[in-house]
Amino acid sequence: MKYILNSREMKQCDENTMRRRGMLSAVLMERAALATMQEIVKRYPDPATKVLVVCGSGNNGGDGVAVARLLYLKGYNVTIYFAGNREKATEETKRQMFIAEQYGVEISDEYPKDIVDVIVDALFGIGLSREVTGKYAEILQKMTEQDGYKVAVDIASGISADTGAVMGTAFAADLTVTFGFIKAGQLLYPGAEYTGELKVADIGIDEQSLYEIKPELKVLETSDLKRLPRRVNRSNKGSYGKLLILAGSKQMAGAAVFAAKAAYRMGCGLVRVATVEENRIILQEQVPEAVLAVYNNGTDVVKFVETQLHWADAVVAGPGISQSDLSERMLYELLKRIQVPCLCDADALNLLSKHPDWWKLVQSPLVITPHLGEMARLTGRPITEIRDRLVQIAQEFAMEHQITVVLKDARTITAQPDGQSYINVSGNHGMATAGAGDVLSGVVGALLAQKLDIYLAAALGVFIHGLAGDAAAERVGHCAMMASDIVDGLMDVLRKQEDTKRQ
Ligand SMILES: NC(=O)C1=CN([C@@H]2O[C@H](COP(=O)(O)OP(=O)(O)OC[C@H]3O[C@@H](n4cnc5c(N)ncnc54)[C@H](O)[C@@H]3O)[C@@H](O)[C@H]2O)[C@@H](O)CC1
Ligand SMILES: [K+]
Repeated sequence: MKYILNSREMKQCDENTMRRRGMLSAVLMERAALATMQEIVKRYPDPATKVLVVCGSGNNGGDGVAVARLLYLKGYNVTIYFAGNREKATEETKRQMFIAEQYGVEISDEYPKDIVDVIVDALFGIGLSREVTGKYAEILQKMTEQDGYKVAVDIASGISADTGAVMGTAFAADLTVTFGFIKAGQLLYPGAEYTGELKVADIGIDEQSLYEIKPELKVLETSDLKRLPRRVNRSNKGSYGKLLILAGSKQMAGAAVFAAKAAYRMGCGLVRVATVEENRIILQEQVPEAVLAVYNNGTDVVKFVETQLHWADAVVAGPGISQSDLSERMLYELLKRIQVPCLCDADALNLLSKHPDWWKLVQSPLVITPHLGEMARLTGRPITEIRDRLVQIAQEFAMEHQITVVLKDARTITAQPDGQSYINVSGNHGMATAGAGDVLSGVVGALLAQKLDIYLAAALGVFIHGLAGDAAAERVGHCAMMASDIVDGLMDVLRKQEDTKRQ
């Protein structure tokens, strides 16, 4: 697990490193510049390389001036364009400009006309505080349109470090060298697209510099797979949890099939599918490993729900259940009685958005897995707003309802009720296909049934689901990928993890 910082947290971390750990600002800046220079030299080892460094008045500009000096001392053909206001420059930046001039580097106040090989963007860093307009917008435009390899210092100028939003105009980098921690805006879209390749340089700011800061965002890594439920030799199917899946309707058997298959692939000991009578044959054919509990309009819903809940260690409710009267009754009676962890997806969420009072019914830990459209219905906010404020909206909803919210998008956010969230970086656009969400329900459901901590079950489930999609992409490519390939991808991911553990 790694922390991802927003600008406020990062500034506090810089402060802590200087004030509380005694590190000097100039040393941090020198290390930041050194790391950036080294990344450039790695890619462009020939000192005949022409480099333009565009600097602003803030400390990001100071980093840029220092990068230029270090390249100059290696014999590179460097020009600094100082786009900021010299008088208003920070003390550190003024000092860097003085040093650069003493070393013989020229600083120009005009945008140079020459063609260059590398353009270094040190206009704004994490101190960007408003929309970029006028002269600065023109400069960013020019830098982006100009030919040459594009390197951003700390963060692409114009990208919000907090949300990844383009603040008017932004620099589109091929490479970003960031310092200490990844910033949220480098993982969230559209910022991720402007970041290019991302290198995190160690400049002496690390987790110890956090002190009492509890970052709001975290990201899981492959090393976190070791947190999966342990399997032991002396065990039986009862040891790995019993998952009840309320899924499928007359026209939609597939949702139940994918969720059940994914749950079994994720190691669940026993899966029982509660579905409509009409799905009996297809489920028995497609997932013979699953136990079936079928219902119809004549079923005593209360008795049915009580029997199933008595058996289950965890429940997945919603994939493909439709919004029929029968599904509505089934969900209502289930939410009223449930005492084990529960995941609600798809039509269960659509029903919940019709009955906001139902939240109060649920006494057990709840995970919801809405996509943007479902989240729009749940919150009554437009999809565009949800997309722009992905983390905040997921967090607000999780805190308000004291539940875990998995808000599905290209970067899925798993928000915990305590205000912390995971941002997921696995997966690919091939997974934008029917049934992928049902697979996710099954994966997370299986982890809940295996008694993994609820937040971890949700975040790790999302991460593994993405990895399974990446494995599927290797096998079948992006365009041809179907939900069943993601289920198969789970085999690759878990098998690889078992091999790693054995080594
Ligand atoms: N000790 C430190 O604090 C360190 C800071 N470092 C660098 O310092 C950067 C942060 O520096 P600063 O906080 O000085 O901020 P920035 O250099 O990111 O820029 C802030 C300056 O730009 C102005 N500004 C903000 N948005 C604007 C807009 N839309 N249009 C026009 N002007 C705008 C602000 O008024 C301010 O003068 C980091 O990104 C990093 O590159 C690194 O050197 C590492 C150590
Ligand atoms: K920058």
